[in-house]
Amino acid sequence: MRKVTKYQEQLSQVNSLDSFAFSHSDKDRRIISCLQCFRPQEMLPNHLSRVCMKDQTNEERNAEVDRAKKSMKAWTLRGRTWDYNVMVKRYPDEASRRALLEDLRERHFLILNDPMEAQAESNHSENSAAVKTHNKKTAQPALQDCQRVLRVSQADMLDIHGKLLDQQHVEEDQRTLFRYFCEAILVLRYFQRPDAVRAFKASDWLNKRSVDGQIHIKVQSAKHTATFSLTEEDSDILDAYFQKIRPGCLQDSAEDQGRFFLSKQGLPVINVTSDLRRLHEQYDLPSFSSQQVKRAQSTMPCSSSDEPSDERRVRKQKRGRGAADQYDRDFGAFLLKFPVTTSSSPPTKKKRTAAGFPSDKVFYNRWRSLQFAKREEYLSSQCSRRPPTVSKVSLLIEKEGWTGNCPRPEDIVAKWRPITEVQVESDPWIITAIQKQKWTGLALKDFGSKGQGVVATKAFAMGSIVCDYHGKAAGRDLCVDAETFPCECHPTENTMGRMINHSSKRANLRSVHCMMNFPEGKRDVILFRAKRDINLCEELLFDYTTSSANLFEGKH
Ligand SMILES: C[S@@+](CC[C@H](N)C(=O)[O-])C[C@H]1O[C@@H](n2cnc3c(N)ncnc32)[C@H](O)[C@@H]1O
Repeated sequence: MRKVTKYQEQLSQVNSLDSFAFSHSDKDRRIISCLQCFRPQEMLPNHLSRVCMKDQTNEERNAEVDRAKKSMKAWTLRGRTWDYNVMVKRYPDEASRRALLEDLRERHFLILNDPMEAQAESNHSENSAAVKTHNKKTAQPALQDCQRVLRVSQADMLDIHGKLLDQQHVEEDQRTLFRYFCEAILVLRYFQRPDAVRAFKASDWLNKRSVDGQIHIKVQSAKHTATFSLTEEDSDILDAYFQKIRPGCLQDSAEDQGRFFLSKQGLPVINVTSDLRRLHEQYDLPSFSSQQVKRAQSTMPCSSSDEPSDERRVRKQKRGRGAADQYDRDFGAFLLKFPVTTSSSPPTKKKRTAAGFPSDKVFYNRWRSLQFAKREEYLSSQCSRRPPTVSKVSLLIEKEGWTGNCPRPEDIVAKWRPITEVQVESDPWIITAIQKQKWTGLALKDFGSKGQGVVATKAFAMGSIVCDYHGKAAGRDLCVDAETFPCECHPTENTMGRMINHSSKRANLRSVHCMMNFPEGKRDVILFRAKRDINLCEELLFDYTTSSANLFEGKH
């Protein structure tokens, strides 16, 4: 039972008034709350005559409508404003008060003496006196103003983040909003230019390096080179987009160009500035140009793209203090603190409470169910084309050392389904993908000593066609000319299939020969097919030595 329950009734009344204040259509402007039943009504006179005052006279009802209108006006003028100092006196229990404050903020109430704002102000004021004078002259917003949207939307975004990690359904518009938020993080907190954010590629993300708790990213394209270092917290947010939202945008028919930020149609995001404006609009905040942000950054003596800003520190402090008392969205923060992996142990009560989370088992249980799902996914992915046996799954579990919180081998066996063979030779999408070399869900990653390799940026089901080994396939042995590189038909491209590394033990692809029906006639092609389910971020590998076709007429 949450501590805030006692306020919920109060808030629901407040909430009903909120719809009046924030509605923009003419129809909604007429909404007035009935003071008899405390419910908002589109047509109060009708409602009174039919429901709440059906036995009274017309005059009495008209007087009641006037009273309700006055009450609504008074509420609009004064009732939306809450004074934190008064709240402190009325609600001495800090946990409940903070939960109430969160709710009020979410519902766009105006909070006087808001401690969060005050703290941000005081942190900011140390070094901003000179800046303020300058800003007054030029109407240049302070950095804190430019970054406000990150703070205001944070609770919503943590909520979405938690749902994404929790495998819960997230509405399309919320997914898009989350993408805007990720773009905003890069522009507003790490001061990246919108065109650099647009040029940001999935492979840049895969090649990120973690050093001393900072995640270093290098964005490299023909026009842009940018480097920045994310905090782990921000990196987790972007990773949730990369792993949970982006794969759903990838479409075989759309040319994503390997970009990191994609529209829901799977196309590269064109205008990052517009996305930021939409995020600001969502929170009724004025937006700022990236030049204003840059200027605001340069006038902050202590700000740096590598360090959290003052505002960010406040945000962190706030989360640390209030986390134990907040709603479900804090599960997102819980997961950031205690990431779920197949091998990690659930946080003990001591650790949970030390980190400011509730001591009860609610988050603990949700954490365990997430781990259960991950373990189930892992076990299923380890099963080959043939149905697994109970003993094979038991061995896998034993090898991982899992003594509890994992599926029964019998359940993994029961869930296994054969993948039906796909008739690929006339598949128009595969034909186009070969011709244009536009395979989706693949990105290059640097693997150090073995050079570059190819990584899956979406999950591939067992049996699916991943890409082709591009080149001239000819002759009885189906040799592909591996020396002519780049190939004649794509002289400027580094075709993906040729970048796949070798593994005899961990191969997840097998090569298959197909006679593809191209418009100009049939042609031999070597395709790579997933040997098993391939997870997002997994390196694609095939066994160079047991390939069904001899790919090595020329040496690599
Ligand atoms: C088809 S290319 C793969 C792309 C290559 N890694 C690159 O960066 O261009 C094959 C070459 O990659 C390297 N390679 C592939 N698999 C490897 C492995 N498992 N270990 C080390 N090097 C590997 C070898 O140099 C091989 O000749």
